[in-house]
Amino acid sequence: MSRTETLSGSLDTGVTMTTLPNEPASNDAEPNSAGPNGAEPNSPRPNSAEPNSAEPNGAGPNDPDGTGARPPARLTVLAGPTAVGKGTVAADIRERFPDIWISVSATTRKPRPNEVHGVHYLFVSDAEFDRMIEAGELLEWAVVHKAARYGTPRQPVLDKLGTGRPALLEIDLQGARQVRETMPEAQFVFLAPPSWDELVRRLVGRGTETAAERERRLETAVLELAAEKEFDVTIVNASVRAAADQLVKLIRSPNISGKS
Ligand SMILES: Nc1nc2c(ncn2[C@@H]2O[C@H](COP(=O)(O)OP(=O)(O)O)[C@@H](O)[C@H]2O)c(=O)[nH]1
Ligand SMILES: Nc1ncnc2c1ncn2[C@@H]1O[C@H](COP(=O)(O)OP(=O)(O)O)[C@@H](O)[C@H]1O
Repeated sequence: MSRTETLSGSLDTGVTMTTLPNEPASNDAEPNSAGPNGAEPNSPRPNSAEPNSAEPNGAGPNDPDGTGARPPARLTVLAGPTAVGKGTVAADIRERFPDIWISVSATTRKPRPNEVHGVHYLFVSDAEFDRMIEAGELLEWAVVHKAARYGTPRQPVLDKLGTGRPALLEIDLQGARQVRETMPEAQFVFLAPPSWDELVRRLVGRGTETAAERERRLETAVLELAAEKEFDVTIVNASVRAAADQLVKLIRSPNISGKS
């Protein structure tokens, strides 16, 4: 991944450390001194020196035999801290841009009341997840929030890319790093919150975690925010629609960083 201009991580984005209301600090690391930032909400920040270069699609050979056959589409990986709005942005894309295929992950976590097997996740047992790993069926997998295992079924991704359909993975940082190892031609997009306080507000407002679980997720979020600079582009999720529009543009663009 070429990156000569570093935007010095999410902690330059105005992301400030705070604690949950009425709760003790979960982490005594102080990665951020919260200076003002120059980031404009709702405009993607390239974390790469040459975004949107006119290179052809790097996901595979670009019409090597001159037949005009469509090359495989590009894979886009979206990651970001807990509660930044990854799922919300992905859902907006699913609704408004049905041509973009969004991978359905396997997970050992229990379904929430509104979640449907095969739509939101493939809810599998520990034994089935073990089998999928053993069989090499997962492109990547990770234990997320020290709570459950999540993984991307490999074959559907390859199939979709092979038919020229752009594909999106919404996964955690550990998974994104694995995909970067195995599919470096993918583009990696970091979804950042407008501020740390807003991230905490979203996590609390979602109301799906206990206080202890929120605390644990925020500890992870500190580490995840520090990884922004590993990504090609950052989108600040100030507005769901604007963030989704920006992401779709990237997903459909043939290349953002001259990768091949
Ligand atoms: N590595 C990896 N992470 C995933 C995958 N699917 C979802 N995740 C991540 O797992 C985390 C927890 O997801 P979820 O249980 O739906 O909770 P929520 O996103 O916090 O509402 C999120 O950070 C997702 O990005 C996957 O296939 N692989
Ligand atoms: N741009 C936004 N502005 C305000 N609230 C948002 C925005 N994006 C997401 N949210 C809210 O933040 C909470 C967390 O979003 P979610 O998609 O569950 O995060 P993630 O999948 O990253 O964990 C949800 O309650 C969601 O409605």
